[in-house]
Amino acid sequence: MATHEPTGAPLEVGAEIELDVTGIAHGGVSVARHEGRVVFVADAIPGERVRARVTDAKKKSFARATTIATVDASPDRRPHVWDAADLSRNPEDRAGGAEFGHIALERQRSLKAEVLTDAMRRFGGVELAADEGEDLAEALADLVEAAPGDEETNGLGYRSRVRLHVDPESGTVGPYAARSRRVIPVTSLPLANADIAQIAPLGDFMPGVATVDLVAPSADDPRMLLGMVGDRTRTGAADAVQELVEDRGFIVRAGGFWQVHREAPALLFTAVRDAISELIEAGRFDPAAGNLDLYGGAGLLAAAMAEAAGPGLKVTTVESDDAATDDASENLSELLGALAVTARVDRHLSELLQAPASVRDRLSRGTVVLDPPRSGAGGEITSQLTQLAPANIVYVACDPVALARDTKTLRDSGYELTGLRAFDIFPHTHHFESLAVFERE
Ligand SMILES: C[S@@+](CC[C@H](N)C(=O)[O-])C[C@H]1O[C@@H](n2cnc3c(N)ncnc32)[C@H](O)[C@@H]1O
Repeated sequence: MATHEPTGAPLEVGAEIELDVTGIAHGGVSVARHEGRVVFVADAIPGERVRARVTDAKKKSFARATTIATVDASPDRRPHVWDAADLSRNPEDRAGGAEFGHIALERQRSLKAEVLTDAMRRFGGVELAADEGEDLAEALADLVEAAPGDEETNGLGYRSRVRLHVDPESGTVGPYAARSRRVIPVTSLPLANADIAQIAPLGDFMPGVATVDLVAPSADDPRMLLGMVGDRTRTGAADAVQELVEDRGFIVRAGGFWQVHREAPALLFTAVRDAISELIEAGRFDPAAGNLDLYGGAGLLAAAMAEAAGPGLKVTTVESDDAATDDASENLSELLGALAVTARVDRHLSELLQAPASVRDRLSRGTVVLDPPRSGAGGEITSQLTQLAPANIVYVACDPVALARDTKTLRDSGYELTGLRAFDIFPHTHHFESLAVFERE
């Protein structure tokens, strides 16, 4: 459209410009316009006027910039929770991983709600509306739920997993900088929990090491997994550690997947359990059907299904990591109808699509819980799922745009989106988790 065509001279990397920040984009950056050109600007807040330095101007239609000072600050601006990521530092020296740390916690959640609503509108064809008599702005403000305890701690000290990197030249340890792979030496990790803060080798010199994973299980000793340069394995990654979700124990490999927020396993367990309970109440859940927990990890969400459906539940967890499958078998051992399979989800689903009619019939009466990695399930898996046509799909998603795209495919194939919740389990970052329930019409 003519009004969106850049009218000014091309921007140059390093140029300093003033921007009126108008919105939030997916990925933790805000949106502004400069002489008709879209500028994605980091470390700003919608509503602010900021001075920003251009960091990328390769594309004709948009540029990228980073805030260097506020001209008109938002009332929601706060001193950054991490000195190492503060505006007072050069943009390239700011630590990464806390890109919303300068924003009041409540506003962080409303920005995440905007990202989800916008993604659902643009890619999913879903207009999120308020319930009757409810104000839409208020409904959206509540859409992304805070994790228990985060209001009291200002969303700090929650991470039970942290990855640090080692600078190959100097051997110093730290997080990567925001938007680059430069290691930034830091003196604190405010998002990490106390156990991690205690063992973090900040200020140490670790030549020969590439990555340092700090793991603080809820019911086990904290530990450090070292990935050496040129070696893909990490010391201690295969050790089993104990996690406690409410009063239920799980074993997980120290280097395997586990939700990083101390409350996230319980929050997602409860959310999936409650979603299944609602399907049971609506007479839509068949415990004896071909139920699946795709991208099952150590079996957390299959256990949540069982908590709602009872010990008679039949469920297969599908997970590509062998060790996680072993853990899932162990964690689900009391559930006689549970089977943990090591497979890539696409391959497993394509085998199921070849199965005899009786098996397909059981699958079509089943419920699929899926919790893919950040890239989302994607077109192929979603299309396989629509061919299997389970009665219900409970989709746990860490990428709202991937969820929205898959929502479109599912809705086009006869599924109705009947529930949507979101959880702020990554405070001070732009990430959050959503849970969407789809029912076959
Ligand atoms: C977001 S985690 C979810 C794990 C589990 N549902 C939980 O809540 O703890 C995604 C899991 O998918 C696994 N994974 C990644 N790609 C996969 C694939 N193509 N097929 C099967 N599993 C995959 C990862 O190993 C990881 O355990």
